[in-house]
Amino acid sequence: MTDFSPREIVSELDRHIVGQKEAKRAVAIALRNRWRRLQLPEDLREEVLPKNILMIGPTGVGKTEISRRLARLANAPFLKIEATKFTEVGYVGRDVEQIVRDLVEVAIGLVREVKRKDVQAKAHLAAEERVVTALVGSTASPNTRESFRKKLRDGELDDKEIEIELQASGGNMPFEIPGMPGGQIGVVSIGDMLGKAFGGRTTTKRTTVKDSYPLLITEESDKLVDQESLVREAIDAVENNGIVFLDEIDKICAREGRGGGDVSREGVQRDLLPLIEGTTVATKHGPVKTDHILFIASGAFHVAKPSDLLPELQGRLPIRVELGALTREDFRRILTDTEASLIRQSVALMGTEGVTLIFTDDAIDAIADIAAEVNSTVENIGARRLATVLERVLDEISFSASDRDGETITIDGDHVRGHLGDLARNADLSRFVL
Ligand SMILES: Nc1ncnc2c1ncn2[C@@H]1O[C@H](COP(=O)(O)OP(=O)(O)OP(=O)(O)O)[C@@H](O)[C@H]1O
Repeated sequence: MTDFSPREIVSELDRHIVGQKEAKRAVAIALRNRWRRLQLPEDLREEVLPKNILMIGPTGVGKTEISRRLARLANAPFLKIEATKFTEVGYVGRDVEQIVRDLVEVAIGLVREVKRKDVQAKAHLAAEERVVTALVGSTASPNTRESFRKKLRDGELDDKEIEIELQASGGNMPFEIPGMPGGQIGVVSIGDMLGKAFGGRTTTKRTTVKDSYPLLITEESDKLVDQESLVREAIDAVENNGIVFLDEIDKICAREGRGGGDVSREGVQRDLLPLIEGTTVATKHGPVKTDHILFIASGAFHVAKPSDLLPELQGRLPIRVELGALTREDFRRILTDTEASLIRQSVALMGTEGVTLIFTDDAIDAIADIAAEVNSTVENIGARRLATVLERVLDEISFSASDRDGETITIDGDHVRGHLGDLARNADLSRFVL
């Protein structure tokens, strides 16, 4: 949970996302409201429900990106799911609850990362003990151990090969009981069962001292982390801080005068409703309340309108924001202004080969022009087009960079147009290539 003000949240988002002010504002307020809610006395806190958001806008304009960045900022468990997934053949009503179960798994991952860091120092020492044992055997005298430990700490043994015993992975693979779709309450982990009965399976791995550390530290920190409190914190994070991004919500609108498939679409809306209104979902880690999970629904709404959604669902998505299509100027800024822009990434990637890559302003203009042009002639896929265009521009350089250590390559407008101009003008061809 972050205590950033809405203004600070927006400026954090500005580092990665160009434009879309209204959407950034809305999510910033939603996030701040969660912080506000947690400051309240408990009885009132339970009453304050999240104001879920409906983002309306074409594909590739930043809807997911804004939500994902927001979640990262708040260290919130985040899950993106396509609403249409639930209209697929074989869909059985209760599957929507899987959203919450998956979110719990995401949260467990997040909390585990934090907890591992907390016990890092201790885990490192324990890992060192195991490496020393692997080097000198378990019967060596304390003096021998000590002298090896010293060498180890000085890095003298980094490349030495050792054999270490690790817990067998994959033991946690859950299987579901047939006839209980999605019912993870009935899920039993083979690993758990065997683990309890036989004290866990191990495998032997040959590796260098240096490479053994990350593996051993992970294992040792898991031993040090209290699993029960980990799960408790994860569920707490989901309940108070979780964010679910429901994409393609417009595709589950039922329109008048249609039958068949629409029935199932409306069914999905009905199934989703309790989740958004607040219910308790049973997971293998315990019950999870969904009342305070923030839902961000999103869709292009080219054909269906938000008013085609079930009235109850409309009521649960009270904040509406529209995201506009991106212009050529936006493309320019996405290429150059954002912190991890595609241009910066490419320059850095080529840097690893010893190649200095330079894009002139003119080149950036040309890439933005071509992306905008192809979007308008072929299909508007928003900022995603920049990735395909840039990939094409860099294709040759990417291939040969490993042999060009020490070179400086300047990409200018002519280079871009030379590589792409014809392609962009040929709509049929660009359909496949760009
Ligand atoms: N306004 C923007 N600023 C910076 N990057 C953007 C912007 N819009 C989109 N992008 C980039 O384009 C890609 C696709 O964007 P995103 O996933 O947010 O699309 P979307 O609007 O959620 O579309 P869809 O509904 O199809 O999922 C991402 O890699 C994202 O970084």
